[in-house]
Amino acid sequence: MLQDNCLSWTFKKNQCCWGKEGPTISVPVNEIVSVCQGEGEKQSKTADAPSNLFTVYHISRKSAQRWTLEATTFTTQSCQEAHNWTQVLQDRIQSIGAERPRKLLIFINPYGGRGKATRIYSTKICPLFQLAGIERDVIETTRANHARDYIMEMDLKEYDGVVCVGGDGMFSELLHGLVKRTQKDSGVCENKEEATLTPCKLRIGIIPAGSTDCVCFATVGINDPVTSALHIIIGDTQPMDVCASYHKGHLMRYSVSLIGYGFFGDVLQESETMRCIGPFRYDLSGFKMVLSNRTYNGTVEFLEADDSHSHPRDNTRCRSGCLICSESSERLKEDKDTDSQDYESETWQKISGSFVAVNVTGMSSACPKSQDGLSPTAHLADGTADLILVQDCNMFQFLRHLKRHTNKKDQFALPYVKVHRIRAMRFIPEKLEDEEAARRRKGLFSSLCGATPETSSWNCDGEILDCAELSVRVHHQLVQLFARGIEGTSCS
Ligand SMILES: Nc1ncnc2c1ncn2[C@@H]1O[C@H](COP(=O)(O)OP(=O)(O)OP(=O)(O)O)[C@@H](O)[C@H]1O
Repeated sequence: MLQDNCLSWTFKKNQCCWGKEGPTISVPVNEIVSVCQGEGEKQSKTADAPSNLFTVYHISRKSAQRWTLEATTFTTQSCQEAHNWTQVLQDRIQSIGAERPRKLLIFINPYGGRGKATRIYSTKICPLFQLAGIERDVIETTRANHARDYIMEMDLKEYDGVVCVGGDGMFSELLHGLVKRTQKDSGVCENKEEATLTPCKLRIGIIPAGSTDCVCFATVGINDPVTSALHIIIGDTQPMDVCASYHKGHLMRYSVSLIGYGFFGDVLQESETMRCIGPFRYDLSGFKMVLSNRTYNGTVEFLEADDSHSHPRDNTRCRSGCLICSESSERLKEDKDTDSQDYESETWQKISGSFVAVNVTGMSSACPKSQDGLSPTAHLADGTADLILVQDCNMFQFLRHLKRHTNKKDQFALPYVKVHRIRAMRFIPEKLEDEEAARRRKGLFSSLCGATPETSSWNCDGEILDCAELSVRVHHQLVQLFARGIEGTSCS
């Protein structure tokens, strides 16, 4: 039965349970990938012979977030009836599937995730795109920044989206390529902090195949290549805020998740010296940095977001169809109309002191190791980011804060941790009088792990920014992903 854009059917009586009808299944037409006359795989072999069967390929939910493709074959009274059903369903998909991509530009990092990206694409993803009738231009990258440069230079008019098969590093290449290309095409100067950046039209798809796939996890809820491919096929759209980081009037990088100074900057910096040991280097350098218990002096200035809509400790979650994110579009449009982009004339709050970590996160930054992430209530697309300040504390206190990222306890309910929902921030480091003062500040572990340097560096979505002074602005819904946000309830 086809009703209200939903296809429903009841399975025939099950021979084992005599007299009982089988289960009834309902699939929204939007979640049908394709329909063909005939019996699934055998369809091609019997293409010439008319069949009274037709097969519907549709999304099926295996667990809360995991999607798979399922094929259901229906028997009709006649070949004509099977043909009619196929035609009606195809037309229906066509009429409601305006958001579905027709042609994609796909970049595969052959070295991503220990070299499994190419195989994942050819065995799992390409057949799905083929089935959905999506045209594909596929490029295997030959160097770092290959995808970014290609997007910056080539004609992209024929594409409905760009897709990366790789990890967060590849996503970042697509992000930079698209944002930079869009600003270039629309004549916007990226180096001006106050510039209103032009939103990108092309959507980004992520097929997770890296060693770190945090952006995928935080927007889909699972790192599963097939689930992500199905979101792309049905044309799901998730807008996303982008943070731009500037140093002394120059754009440094764009990012969507963590911008971290102090602990996370040092962990990344340290891990670069251990590349040969693979992803375990992050655990090892993290351990070393906890022992080092470094603190850095400076001043954080920030523009707090209006807390009447949401705040970092309201115990909600940004989920599919998030109202806070969708209502923010209207609200921020009004703000733009009233020219309130002049951030400098607004009142900035200021906190000076000694920090173990200064973190800005544009989204929850959830990942498989920390299911709720750095800031569990952060929103993907509301024009804000969360500023988390861990002030001077000892190693055990900091460990306590870190541990709470992996259990249900509130990581902000500690006297030395502060969190603010912000629209912009800047950090001004304070130079210590002398190196000796820095060394004296820490005890035994610190001397074992090396002296505290005067300043740390920033970890910007896994890239090191070699500077301490930084300002960050959140750009509302600058890009769109082929995703729908994590499905589930918005209450924690
Ligand atoms: N052909 C290539 N050769 C070398 N580097 C590449 C190539 N293609 C992409 N890269 C770079 O490799 C980096 C890591 O890629 P990616 O994020 O896909 O994998 P990953 O396994 O998650 O890696 P990592 O954990 O090191 O970030 C990216 O920053 C990208 O710029």
